[in-house]
Amino acid sequence: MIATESLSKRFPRVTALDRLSVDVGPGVTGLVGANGAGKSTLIKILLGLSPATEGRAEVLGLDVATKGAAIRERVGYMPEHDCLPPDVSATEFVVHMARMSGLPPTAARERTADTLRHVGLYEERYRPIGGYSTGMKQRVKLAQALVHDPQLVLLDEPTNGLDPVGRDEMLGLIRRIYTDFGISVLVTSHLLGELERTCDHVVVVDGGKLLRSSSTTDFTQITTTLAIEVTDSDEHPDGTRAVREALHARGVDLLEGGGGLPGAGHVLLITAQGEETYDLVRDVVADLGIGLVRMEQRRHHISEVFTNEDSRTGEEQRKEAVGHGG
Ligand SMILES: Nc1ncnc2c1ncn2[C@@H]1O[C@H](COP(=O)(O)OP(=O)(O)OP(=O)(O)O)[C@@H](O)[C@H]1O
Repeated sequence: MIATESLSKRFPRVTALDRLSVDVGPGVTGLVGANGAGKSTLIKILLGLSPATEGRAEVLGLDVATKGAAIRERVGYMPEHDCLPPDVSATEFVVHMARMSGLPPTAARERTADTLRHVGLYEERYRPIGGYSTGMKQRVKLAQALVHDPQLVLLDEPTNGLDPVGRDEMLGLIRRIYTDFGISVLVTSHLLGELERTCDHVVVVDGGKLLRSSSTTDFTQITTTLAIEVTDSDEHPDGTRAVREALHARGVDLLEGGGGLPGAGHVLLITAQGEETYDLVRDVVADLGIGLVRMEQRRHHISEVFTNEDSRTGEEQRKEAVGHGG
């Protein structure tokens, strides 16, 4: 879908992109980076709206330096900042954008109705945009990016300014752009955590450089660590301790602490050796006559990837993600 090769963009005082080489395939891809990492600059270059200083980039096999107009016909764009006219309705605006993209009047009206229904604005579609909430305005911006049935959409910080519920709804909509319509998505965010649930692939940029590009499952690989939580009983007033001793007696590798899990004091962490570890835990708990509240595999979260980065920027990224409640 997208390929860049040693792509650089230098402004007089700052290098926004620094020899970035990355490939993005079909599906939903997250582009993550702190504010100023170069995400918006990359999107503008990919749309052929801003020339690169060095290097090259292709979108859908088209060279951004010479085929900008053809790219914009096939690619939808949701800009980061508020850019909507307050006095017109969502329908008027989206029909206008569809006509600008070359759709005939009837098709433009039909596609507008379909797209506004998809983004959940069908009921409100005749009200002036000026009276919309931030979440509704973000949906109008998303609708206009989708209305001409592009092959790919570039979404710049679509969850900006949304509360947690609005953010979850927007992430759900983004996921469905690909699953329901087969339109691939490149979505930027400064929050690693929210892309973990939405994207198939994540590209991390920092200071205009590529930090990492890999599938989300690689980022969030299941570890062999099992978290176990049990109840207490009259016979075993400290059920956790009883299970710990019983597992230890059977040679199970017990790990320190609850690893920051909720109710960590009552959570046992063990290293699973395979299916038999699950059976062993089940039997031990049953023999003790106490209840098993949960037994689950711990996953790595994307933000944890950065705890292993020795670069300061990686650590900063992690704090950024955590600090924003990722
Ligand atoms: N037109 C411009 N002139 C000068 N500097 C610019 C220009 N556009 C962007 N920059 C600078 O390039 C760097 C990357 O900016 P960019 O907007 O691409 O970052 P971003 O990752 O999208 O962050 P944000 O989400 O805050 O927009 C920043 O230091 C920014 O100040």
